[in-house]
Amino acid sequence: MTGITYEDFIDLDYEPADDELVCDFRVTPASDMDMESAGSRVASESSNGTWAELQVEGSITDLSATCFDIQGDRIRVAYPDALFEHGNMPQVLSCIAGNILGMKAVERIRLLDCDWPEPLTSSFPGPQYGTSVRSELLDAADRPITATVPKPKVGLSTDQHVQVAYEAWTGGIDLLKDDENLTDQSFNRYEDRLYQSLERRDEAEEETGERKSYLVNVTGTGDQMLERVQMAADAGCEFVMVDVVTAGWAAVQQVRELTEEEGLAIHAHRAMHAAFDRVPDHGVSMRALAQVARLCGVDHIHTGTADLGKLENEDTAGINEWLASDLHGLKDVLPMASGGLHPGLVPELVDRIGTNIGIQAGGGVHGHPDGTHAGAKALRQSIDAAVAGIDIEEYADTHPELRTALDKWGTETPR
Ligand SMILES: O=C(O)[C@@](O)(COP(=O)(O)O)[C@H](O)[C@H](O)COP(=O)(O)O
Ligand SMILES: [Mg+2]
Repeated sequence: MTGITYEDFIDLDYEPADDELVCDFRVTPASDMDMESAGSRVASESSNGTWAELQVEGSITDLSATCFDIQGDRIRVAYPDALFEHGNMPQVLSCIAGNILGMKAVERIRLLDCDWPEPLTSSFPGPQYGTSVRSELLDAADRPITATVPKPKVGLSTDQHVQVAYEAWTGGIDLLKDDENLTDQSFNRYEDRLYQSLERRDEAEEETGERKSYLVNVTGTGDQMLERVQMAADAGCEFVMVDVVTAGWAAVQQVRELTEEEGLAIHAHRAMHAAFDRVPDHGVSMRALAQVARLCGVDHIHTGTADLGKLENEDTAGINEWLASDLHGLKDVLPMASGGLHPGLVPELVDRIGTNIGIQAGGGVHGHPDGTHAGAKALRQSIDAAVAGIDIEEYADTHPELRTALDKWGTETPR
């Protein structure tokens, strides 16, 4: 038997093994603690230690994490592969983002980043499509895909929702998108909305010659979500949307299994992410949440507007770069820029984060002075100008819908 204490979870000469998960944390120790004491407690409480000295069988320490690096307010912790149940994201998060976020030993702690090893990573499916949705499911291989949420976010009847969708699709939008809080309320039932929207979608495809689809929100209880995914597949839809943070990663993993069978792509909305990532020195970073989402298999995820829109963003460009990076063969993820976007912001947005993205505009389409159809055309025109490298003002001279949008919103960030 061996006695283990917090001090056994820190070794600044330790070299992590290739199959270990390495996590970076920003730590503000409690006033009576130094970084080493805090680091040892983080490694201990996020693996298999606790506050009291324990007498254990030697092999149990094989599951113990090690704080192996301290730089300023950053610590790095290595987790043995055997600590984790492969393929079980809630279990992984219960380790690396569990009780440690509430320990008195630290005043603040934030999970910043993870270095995912091959064995653990390969136990997750990753995305089915990733950015290849642009050419496999849509006709947007050489430009950002466009999406729009009918606004007001909820309250439209199914008829109104479907009419707005048709006007947006025929105006050049690729994807209709439900809002994060629209599911199966009495004023706009899921099943009616799904089938009637897809009927108009077919008409819009006929009319435009472009493939169109629908990010239908399947968020609900576990069983409801599977039923709604199955209904979306049966109705001929190519995508589903999930509020991944509020639904939870277990639900995302279940949905991913069914979408694999049905060949559907998953759009991840991140509503509630700010509860985890907004306070810069505490919580879980959006970068870490995006990493979890990629492993669990979403094809798109909202990552912000590089500070151009109405919502706070954390490092959109850095997160997008990671989503496009090689990760032991897992597919990439398409970043979705959304939140206060309108045509006037598109040139700067594309400058900052490129064209391998999705652009969602709700107010920026339906708030157009001439209505949804003109708003959709204006958004598409702004993207065509940005992709062609033509100055947007010059392009607006020959595109009246864009002209009207610029006259209304200019290049301002809404507040
Ligand atoms: O409800 C909204 O605010 C939106 O539909 C945008 O509407 P607008 O286009 O009308 O602004 C999206 O949910 C946010 O963009 C989500 O934030 P994020 O993308 O940062 O996760
Ligand atoms: Mg929304």
